[in-house]
Amino acid sequence: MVNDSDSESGVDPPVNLILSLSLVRYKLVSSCVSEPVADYLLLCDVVKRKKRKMGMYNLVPKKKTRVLKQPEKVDEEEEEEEEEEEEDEASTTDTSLVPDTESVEGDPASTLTPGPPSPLGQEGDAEQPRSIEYTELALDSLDLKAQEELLSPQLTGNKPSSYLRMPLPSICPAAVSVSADKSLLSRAVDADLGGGDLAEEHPLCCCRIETPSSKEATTAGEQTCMAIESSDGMVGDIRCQRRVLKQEMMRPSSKVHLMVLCEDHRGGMVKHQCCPGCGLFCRAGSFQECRPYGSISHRFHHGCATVLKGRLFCPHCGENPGTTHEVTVSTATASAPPNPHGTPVPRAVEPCPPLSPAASPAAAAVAIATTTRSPVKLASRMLYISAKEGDLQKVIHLLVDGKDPNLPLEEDHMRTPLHAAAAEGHQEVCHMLLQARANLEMFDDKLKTPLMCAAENNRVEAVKYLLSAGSAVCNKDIQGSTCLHLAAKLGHDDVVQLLLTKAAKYINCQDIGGWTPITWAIEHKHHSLVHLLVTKGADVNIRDKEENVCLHWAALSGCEDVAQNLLDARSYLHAANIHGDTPLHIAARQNHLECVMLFLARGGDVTLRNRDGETALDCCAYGSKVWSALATNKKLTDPVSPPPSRDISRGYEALAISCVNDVDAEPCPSDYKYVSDSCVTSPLHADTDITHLQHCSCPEDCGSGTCMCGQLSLCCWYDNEGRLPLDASQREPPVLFECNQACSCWRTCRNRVVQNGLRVRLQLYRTQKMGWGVQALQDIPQGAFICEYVGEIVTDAEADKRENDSFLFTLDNKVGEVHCIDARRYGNVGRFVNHLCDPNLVAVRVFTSHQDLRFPRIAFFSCRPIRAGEQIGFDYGDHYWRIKRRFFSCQCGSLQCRHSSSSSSSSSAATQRGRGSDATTHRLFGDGNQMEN
Ligand SMILES: C[S@@+](CC[C@H](N)C(=O)[O-])C[C@H]1O[C@@H](n2cnc3c(N)ncnc32)[C@H](O)[C@@H]1O
Repeated sequence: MVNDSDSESGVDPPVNLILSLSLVRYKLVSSCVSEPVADYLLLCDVVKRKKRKMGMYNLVPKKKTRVLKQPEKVDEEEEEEEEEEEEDEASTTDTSLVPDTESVEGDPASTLTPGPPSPLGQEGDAEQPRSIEYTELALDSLDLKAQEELLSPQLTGNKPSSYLRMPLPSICPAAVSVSADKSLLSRAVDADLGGGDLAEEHPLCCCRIETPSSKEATTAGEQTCMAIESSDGMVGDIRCQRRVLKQEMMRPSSKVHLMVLCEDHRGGMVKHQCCPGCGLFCRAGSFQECRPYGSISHRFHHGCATVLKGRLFCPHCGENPGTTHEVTVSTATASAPPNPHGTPVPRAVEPCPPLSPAASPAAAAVAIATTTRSPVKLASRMLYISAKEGDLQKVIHLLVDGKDPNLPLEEDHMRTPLHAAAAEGHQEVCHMLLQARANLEMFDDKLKTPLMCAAENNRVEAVKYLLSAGSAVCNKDIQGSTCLHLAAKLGHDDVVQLLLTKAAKYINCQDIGGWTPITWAIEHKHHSLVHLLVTKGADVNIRDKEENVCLHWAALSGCEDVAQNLLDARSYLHAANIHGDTPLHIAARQNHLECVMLFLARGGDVTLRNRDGETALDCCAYGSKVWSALATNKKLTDPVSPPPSRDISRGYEALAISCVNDVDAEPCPSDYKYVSDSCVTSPLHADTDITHLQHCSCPEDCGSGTCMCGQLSLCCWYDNEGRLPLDASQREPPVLFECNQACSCWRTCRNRVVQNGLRVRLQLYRTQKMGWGVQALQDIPQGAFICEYVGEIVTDAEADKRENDSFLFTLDNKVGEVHCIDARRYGNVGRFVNHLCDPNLVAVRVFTSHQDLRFPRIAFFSCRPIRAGEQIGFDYGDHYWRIKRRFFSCQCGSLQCRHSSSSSSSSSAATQRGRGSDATTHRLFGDGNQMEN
């Protein structure tokens, strides 16, 4: 971490940066860190320099050597050392490095500030004194003679020591060259055009950057200039090959190797004559030129320009198209010498294709920059973009240039470069930014910290680094999410694991929804993460703002594995949220069969009702698999539901009548009393006088064919099989009089059918659309007695008072006071027989033990053969439907249905039909022969 006292002491950030970074370098140099990273970190040996104006520089003979341990001696010995080293440098390429301390000389803050732990090493070897050389100065700061010398192609006498170098190994892709010399700096600044303007210059290219000389890199064969010039806008094939005086290497573009250059091309580099896109010098033919400051020229190839929305931007400075134009320089005036050997040199690079606007970070930077055109903003944005891109070199360059590492980028949610680097996982860049006093706890416009950005983007190493640097794990973003929430939500197991090492106590931290990290992991089905959080102690019964526990969320996501895990961790199976929903309700509503099955297997209560009074069964789609599972469970576990094969008649019928429901969870009806004979609840005074009965005088069997009584109205209504011989042409079934106690016949006589009771197998079953119904369990021939309509016999007046009219059957026979059978409270299986527009039953009035015509028994006979499994039903009559159709329509499903919602008229169809029409029912039972409304 950067020492806060530094700022109080007035030391500029870059100084501390340099010092802290030096530590890193030393550590890295002596450790086994990978070379590229070490190379990057070696860049840290930079010192503060003043703002400069682009294009006003040239390399100046200068050399400094500093020893950290003896800063007080530096001034005294400086001149002497310079002299000596200038002498020596021609014969030595020693690149042993010592951080320059002059810039912090005498400053209390110049003590080495331990930075945050480096992602690649914690401590530097600060005790190791090493030499360091580097410089870069404005041309204006030179005396004319020096400038002349420097820019002259014939500058053969220029000493190698006249170049001060960055302490970088030759393998470094580029180097940052900055002045460490305060006096020279001040001279440069004095000679410059003024602080205000100059402070705005921020090169994007590396034209002025040189590496130190390296024995390894500069072999004997590379003592000639490696510059390649483009010719007439195309890639050149002529390598300069002039003699190289200086071993320092330069690299105009990341697409070419570091190269040693002759003095002419070194000067060209500094003057931005080399294209940053392809690394070729633009000296002849046509190329693009940018003149941001009038006198300064930036050259590049058209194809190497940064292109944004079809407009070219200078790759040297990112200036807008206004200053970019095509220039043509004739070959004759070009300064590149011909290849002395005349042999083509293999091309080092291919010409750069135009950059894709979206793909290029530089383009992105320029895009942002062009929105405001403020160079200051451009530079700050460059820092942001460079950090985002992980361009450590550029980041250092900009930091050293004094760019504020904490400046948020408006266009990207007010994020700082540290946010950007963390989000992309560039921990080296993070480290550099922290060295430059980037604030670890900066918030973007969503209140996200860099650590959150790293966590969210699964940047394990960056998270590790930021944590070790002291980043707080308790911060919450605008949603109240901690970094644990963010990582858990996205299923970043490793990041979560890492965060838990530092933030175990925040494992149950709730965000604005009351959700904990595990809630998010559950919702997004991160099974392994849920497991991890459970084992790390996440509370699975913590309630969110809607009182949900974890299991509710597992039910919502439908992840059985997660739910199982939570149940094992004792998450409440019967927890109800503010809506009264249990996890089972939610799983049912979401149609998550596996979760429903799991919850049922673990004892989920299917009878629990939510605030709307719904059970889980009510929450799912009728007939779905989830529904079946719940219904079955309900049947099996409901203690009050009757066994499926129970005889609803309780043994009162000769044959048991079972009840089944394969449709829904409705239990067998129990809201009535099964009676096998009609009953009364108030006296009716039926005429039961035995002496009033018609009777037969048959000696034995009325049906034997030997009936002698001659009273045909009483005898022989049934055939030998006991069936009613219904003639299809017979439109009016007779009123039947069965033999009775007053008859002379035996109890077994053939004229006794209805009074013998149920003889066919029937079953009460749940229909799809008509509630309960009755189906045949056997094939039934035509004319067979099926069942009677039994109930409570009430007066018509009493019937009118009854609220529920669904079970009223009128006995209107035009012989006095009208009565009804109300099977609502007392009834037999007949009360469940539904209306069919294409009926298979016909209702017949029958007298048995009495012959009071006001009170006929209503007996259903099959009017056609009935197959086993077929629903039995009779025609309720058009009168019934005229009333009831206002409330519901017929659901019989018959092709001949007359009372469905789609059928227009019931009466017209009815009159065309014999059976089931009003006319027919009237003939059967008179005006009241229909279910009453
Ligand atoms: C005597 S009950 C029949 C048994 C009744 N389905 C039950 O569940 O109790 C008469 C009632 O059954 C229903 N129903 C009978 N036949 C129907 C049909 N064809 N279409 C629609 N509903 C019918 C109506 O609700 C009617 O009020």
